[in-house]
Amino acid sequence: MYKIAVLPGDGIGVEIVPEAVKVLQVIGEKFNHQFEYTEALVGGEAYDATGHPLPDDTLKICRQSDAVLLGAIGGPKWEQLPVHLRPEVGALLPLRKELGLYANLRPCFLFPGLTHASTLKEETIAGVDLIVLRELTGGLYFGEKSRQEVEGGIKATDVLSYTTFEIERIVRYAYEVARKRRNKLCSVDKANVIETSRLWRETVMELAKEYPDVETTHMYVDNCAMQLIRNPKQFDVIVTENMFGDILTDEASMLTGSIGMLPSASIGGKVGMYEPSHGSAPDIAGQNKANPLATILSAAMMLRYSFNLEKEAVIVEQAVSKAVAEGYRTPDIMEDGSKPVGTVEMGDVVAGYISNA
Ligand SMILES: NC(=O)c1ccc[n+]([C@@H]2O[C@H](COP(=O)([O-])OP(=O)(O)OC[C@H]3O[C@@H](n4cnc5c(N)ncnc54)[C@H](O)[C@@H]3O)[C@@H](O)[C@H]2O)c1
Ligand SMILES: CC(C)[C@H](C(=O)O)[C@@H](O)C(=O)O
Ligand SMILES: [Mg+2]
Repeated sequence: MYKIAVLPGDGIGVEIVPEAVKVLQVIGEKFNHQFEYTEALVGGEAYDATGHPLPDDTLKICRQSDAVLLGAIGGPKWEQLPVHLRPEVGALLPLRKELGLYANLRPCFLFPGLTHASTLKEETIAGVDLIVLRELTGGLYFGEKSRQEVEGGIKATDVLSYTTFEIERIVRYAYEVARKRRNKLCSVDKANVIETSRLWRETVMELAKEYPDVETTHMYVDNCAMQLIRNPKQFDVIVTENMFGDILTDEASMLTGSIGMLPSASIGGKVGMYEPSHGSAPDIAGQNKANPLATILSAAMMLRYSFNLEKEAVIVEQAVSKAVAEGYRTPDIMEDGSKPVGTVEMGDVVAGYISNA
């Protein structure tokens, strides 16, 4: 039996998560796996119901599960709350920290049928297959924050720090991932300016000696932002710190056609967490317009990384590939001549392919 904590969250979270659960259910029935789902509140909806975006009960349910499936959290309704009660800072970051999820895997793969859904040129993106390893529990997002009154206004401070231990564990993980792929690792930093990045680069240079079979390169983050658009196929594995990884993966999602196609796995602790890379998309929430494929692909990552069910993970990915190849499109990846579908219908199509596989 596999215990899954299901945390839909806010906005489109409540629309996309049921589609991923639908897919897991079909996998369970087909392969005779018992998936037990326990739903819990998180984010703005949890704040509204309990006064805190990460209730103790939710954390307990996550800790007692084998894996967590999360939708998205946050939205305009909760933006004005004190920082510790805001869904992002009060729930998502602590959840990642509490579960020890230091490695965030964001695979950026262009399904062949989506070459024209992107705003980028076909020749630039056809065949894109890279993965970003984002450090997830350190850096600026977890540093001390403060404000003080100064002459003429207010001074705000965010502390950015990294230890060699934090850098080494994510970089080692990235090397292991590179060894299973095309043996190329690009470490992204801002070592020309930032002290934590200097430590990052020194640490990577030391570790590189242990992985002579992997080609190690270093790139400044500003250049990387440009290279991802200029020539994304030069990349295999990118490893970087928390904030750079956050920004670069939203950018990289456009290589896949839409942010609605970019899944993620957060691992490192006993319980892995799986969530799309995008947010709660308040602009399209409640309209059956959200693309559920990033969440469905995140569920496939759960099968692979938390449950070691590789064959089942591949079947989910193949069903997504088929849905795309057959022309099913939510609005974000719409093209002329395609078959328009909503969130629920896309989930039905993928689940249908799995049951008939
Ligand atoms: N992991 C998370 O829970 C997470 C991640 C990012 C942002 N957020 C939060 O989400 C809220 C909205 O943030 P934002 O607008 O900057 O980013 P967003 O990712 O929610 O949306 C950005 C744009 O992408 C579109 N989009 C996102 N997901 C989509 C999908 N599955 N299908 C189709 N279109 C999709 C949206 O409609 C919007 O136009 C904020 O409160 C933010 O803090 C949460
Ligand atoms: C909502 C926010 C805290 C989060 C992050 O920065 O990690 C999001 O942008 C993401 O990419 O998962
Ligand atoms: Mg982000």
